[in-house]
Amino acid sequence: MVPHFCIRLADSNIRDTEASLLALGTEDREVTLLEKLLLTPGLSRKDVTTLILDMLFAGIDTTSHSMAFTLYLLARHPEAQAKLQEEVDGVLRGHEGPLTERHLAQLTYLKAVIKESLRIFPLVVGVARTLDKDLILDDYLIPKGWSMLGINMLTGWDERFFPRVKEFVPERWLRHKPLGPIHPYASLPFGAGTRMCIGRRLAEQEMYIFLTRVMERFTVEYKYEDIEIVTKLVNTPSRPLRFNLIERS
Ligand code: HEM
Repeated sequence: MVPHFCIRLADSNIRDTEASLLALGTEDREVTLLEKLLLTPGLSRKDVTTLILDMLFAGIDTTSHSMAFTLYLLARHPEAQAKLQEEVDGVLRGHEGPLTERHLAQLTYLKAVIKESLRIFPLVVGVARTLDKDLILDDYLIPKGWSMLGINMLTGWDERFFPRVKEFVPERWLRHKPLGPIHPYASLPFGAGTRMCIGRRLAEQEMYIFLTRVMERFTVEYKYEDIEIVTKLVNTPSRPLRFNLIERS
């Protein structure tokens, strides 16, 4: 159940945004995400509140912990970090101003880095489903009505699906798949099917932009004990994120 104060918080933000929409209008300016939702025909106030609460509960720790794990892996693998910086420098070439779709489309190594990070440190335990019909799996009958959980860390950390499973190898995700083809269900950090993560594209964009900007300006170092994954509601880094950000010349 959603705590009452969260609903009140979302509600007061919506009211403020409605007031600013009335006062400022939308001409000659980019509208915010909340404004866009409020202006969408067919979405009720309740729908907008639900969307905002979904974002707060499902969209903050997931994305930020994913970036924490990714920075940690890059700090521990300077050769991968240097390769990523080279890609970012080549794509941005001193570009000032917001990143565009054109930039993001060219950042293939960056996307591979994020996929590999989500394979090693998946943020969500797995994909849970209740069976709507009997299922035979490896000669076992699993009856209709039973709940099943596909565990991300079991498949993502299985050498049969990922050669050199313990290593951080972003290259495995590149189009030509240098380590062999990857089973489409072996790593499902965002789930699958009709109930897959609704925020996937938003999360990916946030992560692409964040990581590009960090790599553009800094080299990330981490000099402390290994960080592991701790399973909570969402998986979490086991230690504080004591990164050094060294400004690039
Ligand atoms: C790295 C970031 C994220 C990861 C790894 C992630 C992962 C997941 C996973 C595994 C599921 C379950 C999918 C399934 O059962 O098939 C899920 C569901 C969901 N996610 Fe995300 N998520 C992320 C970011 C976000 C963001 C940014 C939002 C919102 C803005 C969001 C909103 C949701 C919602 C509302 C659901 C439930 C969907 C449903 O039940 O139909 N997530 N997410």
